[in-house]
Amino acid sequence: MLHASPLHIIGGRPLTGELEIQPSKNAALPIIVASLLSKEPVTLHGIPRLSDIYTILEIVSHLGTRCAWIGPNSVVLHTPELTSIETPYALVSKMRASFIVMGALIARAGEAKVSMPGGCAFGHRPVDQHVKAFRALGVELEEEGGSFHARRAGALSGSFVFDMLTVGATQNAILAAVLGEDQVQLDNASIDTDVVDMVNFLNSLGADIRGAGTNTITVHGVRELRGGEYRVIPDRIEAGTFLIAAAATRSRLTLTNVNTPHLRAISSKLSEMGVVILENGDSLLVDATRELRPAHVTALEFPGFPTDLQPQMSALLATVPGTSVVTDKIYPDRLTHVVELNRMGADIVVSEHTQVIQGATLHGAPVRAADIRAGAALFIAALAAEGETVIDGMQYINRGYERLAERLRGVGAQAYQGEPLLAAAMD
Ligand SMILES: CC(=O)N[C@H]1[C@@H](OP(=O)(O)OP(=O)(O)OC[C@H]2O[C@@H](n3ccc(=O)[nH]c3=O)[C@H](O)[C@@H]2O)O[C@H](CO)[C@@H](O)[C@@H]1O
Ligand SMILES: C=C(OP(=O)(O)O)C(=O)O
Repeated sequence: MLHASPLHIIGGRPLTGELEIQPSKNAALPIIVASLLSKEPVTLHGIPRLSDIYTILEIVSHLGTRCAWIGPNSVVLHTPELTSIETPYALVSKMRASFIVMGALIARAGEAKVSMPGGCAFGHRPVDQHVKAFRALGVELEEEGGSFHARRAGALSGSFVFDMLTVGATQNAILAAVLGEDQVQLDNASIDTDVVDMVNFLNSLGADIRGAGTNTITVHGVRELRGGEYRVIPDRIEAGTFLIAAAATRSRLTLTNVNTPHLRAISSKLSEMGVVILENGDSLLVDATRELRPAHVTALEFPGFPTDLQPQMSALLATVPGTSVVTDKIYPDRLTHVVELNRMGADIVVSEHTQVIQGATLHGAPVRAADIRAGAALFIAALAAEGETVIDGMQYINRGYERLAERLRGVGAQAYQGEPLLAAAMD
């Protein structure tokens, strides 16, 4: 991944005004992949301009999709035919979400060669559930030299019960089963918003998928999908990140373009801590100007508290007087933020994957983001800290947060992304 210039933040001042939330990265990625199932043009609105999106567009282009941006957040994708059934490691390793091209290729071409997704900074991320689901539904799958070769003789059929709730494997199995004459039943399926949005998109093109948002999903195969137009949901992780940033800086801030029901786990945890959150249609006012209380947080599958907000929550709790406890049941080793937050004066001790956090006063420091959400935790801490923080590893943060410095400046923060000399010009 190419290095990006560091982010400089002079913290210690509240955020004010209004911030518009971008469309969801983690919903858009599988929807772009799902467009491979149609021979007709598909127009997608609500595609964020993020490096992960450019990576997935590169992957589908490699497979035969013609992609064109037709607006700031709109693309037309057209795959009249696949030109390859192979996705090389160089592309898959950039982003784990790309592994679901496997399901799309199995459906459209009957065959796929996809590299194993790489490890990542927060630990082992297995794909056994994807593999087991494919095999149970009739796909022949071999592993050869770090790559999977999948083939199906006919339409997928039968049923599979996942061992755990997995977003990626649920999406992969659904994609593989959409085209055909048979029926597939998936039990203990993920009810995550990103699964539901992908299913809504596929159904809008003529797929017949029932039960999304429940633990039993049935896919009735259809002969083909038509083209269409679809708008991706707002990003609940970006919204949650800025809600937490507002709380950490004890601000009053309005977020617009939010899907409030998707944010319940975060809003209710923040409310428990003393943050006032007022919902108004698709906007939300957060008022964190009163004294906050510490909390116990456990990251779980949707609708529980998301793992993608666990590091950010730790950053907030590091500023709240008293003892807080944070654990992550999805990725227990998602902890690369801890040592960096401690460099900024936080008091976080990790014992058997549990973070025990004593509230403290944070100060600016040079820090490094090792992954996307650890980076978000660092910019939240930097906004709350006294003095200047310089955050390196912006290439990870840029995966999930569009025009971050500019948007933070828009709500009153002192933030500048650039080399040190340029950043010195910050007011
Ligand atoms: C349930 C959950 O919160 N999923 C999050 C997870 O999705 P991601 O797609 O990475 O993970 P999954 O939802 O597929 O996995 C959930 C859990 O199941 C395990 N697992 C998964 C697949 C498999 O084949 N074998 C296996 O053991 C994973 O290690 C994890 O502990 O990280 C993404 C990026 O941070 C988030 O956007 C998702 O919301
Ligand atoms: C870790 C993330 O993405 P990925 O699963 O693609 O690594 C994320 O969005 O927080």
